[in-house]
Amino acid sequence: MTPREQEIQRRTQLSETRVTKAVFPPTTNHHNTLFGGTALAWMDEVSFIAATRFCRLPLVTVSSDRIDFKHAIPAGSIVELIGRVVKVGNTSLKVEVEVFVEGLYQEGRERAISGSFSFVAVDEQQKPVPVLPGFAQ
Ligand SMILES: CC(=O)SCCNC(=O)CCNC(=O)[C@H](O)C(C)(C)COP(=O)(O)OP(=O)(O)OC[C@H]1O[C@@H](n2cnc3c(N)ncnc32)[C@H](O)[C@@H]1OP(=O)(O)O
Repeated sequence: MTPREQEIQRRTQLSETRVTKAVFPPTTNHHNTLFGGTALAWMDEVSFIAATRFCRLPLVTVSSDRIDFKHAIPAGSIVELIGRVVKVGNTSLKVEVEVFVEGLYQEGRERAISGSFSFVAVDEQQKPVPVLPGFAQ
């Protein structure tokens, strides 16, 4: 494993980001389930935190990949969002986010939503800069 690969492995572990939330009425829709736009905003935030923890540089969102809403998330659930860096380019990072749902009064959980978000590290002029300076590709 090269020094860059070792550093990517180390930072990937350190930057994993988990956020747990209760799904209460302000975040639900007319189906009494979590509003998709709210889920997307939460996923975007978790992915941004994971990417920032990875490189500790100013980042902008460049794209979001396919988002799959596999199961509805009922009001009164607990959700956990997990963001992990899954790809490291020269100036970009890709973060996968999984959203798990669990009942308040039952054991077990299932994956309800997944998707990914890409970020680019930028300087003061908003020009792309390497996410791992000092670890050449
Ligand atoms: C956190 C926030 O809320 S930010 C707000 C929302 N985001 C923004 O406003 C960003 C607006 N976009 C921009 O400023 C520009 O497009 C930038 C800075 C992101 C990229 O500038 P570009 O001149 O296109 O950069 P360039 O073509 O050199 O690509 C830079 C990197 O982005 C990657 N990239 C570019 N477009 C995409 C895309 N659509 N999807 C995934 N990666 C992309 C490139 O592959 C490259 O990655 P690499 O260096 O790891 O190989």
